[in-house]
Amino acid sequence: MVPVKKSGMIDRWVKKHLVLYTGATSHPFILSIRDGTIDFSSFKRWLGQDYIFVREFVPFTASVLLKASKNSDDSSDMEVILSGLASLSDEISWFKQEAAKWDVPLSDVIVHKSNQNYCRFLESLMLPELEYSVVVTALWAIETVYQESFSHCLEDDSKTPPELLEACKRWGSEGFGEFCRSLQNIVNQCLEKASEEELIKAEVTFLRVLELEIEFWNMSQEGAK
Ligand SMILES: Cc1ncc(CO)c(N)n1
Repeated sequence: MVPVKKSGMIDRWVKKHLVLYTGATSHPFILSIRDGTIDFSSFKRWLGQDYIFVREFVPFTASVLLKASKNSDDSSDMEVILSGLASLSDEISWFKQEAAKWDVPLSDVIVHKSNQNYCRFLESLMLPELEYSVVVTALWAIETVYQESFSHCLEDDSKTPPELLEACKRWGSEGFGEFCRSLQNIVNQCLEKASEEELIKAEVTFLRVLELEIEFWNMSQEGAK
């Protein structure tokens, strides 16, 4: 039997699932920001829902950090994930400020179905029995979808409305890109050592993140479902 080469697994998965990946990273909602045609009511809906999501994302990231500290031989893993966790504090403050600017009341946001599904998925990944390789793959995928998406809104020929530039820079900028690449290296190293069963679980998790991200953009663009 020819041994399966596992290095650079992420690149291979992205190529293999390019249609779904592109669906998540070049969604019509993002393209409407990029071409300046976005309806601000959609942006406001996204803002309120994403605030809820990010609050759930904090304990999820903390659970990945905990697994990194127990399972990884490389102490730099822990430092990368810790920096991601630390930046969520500033992110929550940013959401509050931005919501005040757009008159989005955060205290009584009704959590939409797609967001509920996504938050429930995050909760399921926090279970202690879920392997580090699987959950760090999810963390990478979640962050990378936002990085790739919002970076399109900063491209030279984009017509992103100036009011939305700050949001786009938060995830689309080079600094966040660097963080995502560090995560990608961690994931690739982890997957090199993973069992066949873990690899399958990680790939399924990656695909589930892409689907949930697409549903999240759909919800933002189309309203409550
Ligand atoms: C739905 C969603 N996916 C990813 C991110 C990136 O942190 C976010 N803030 N929200």
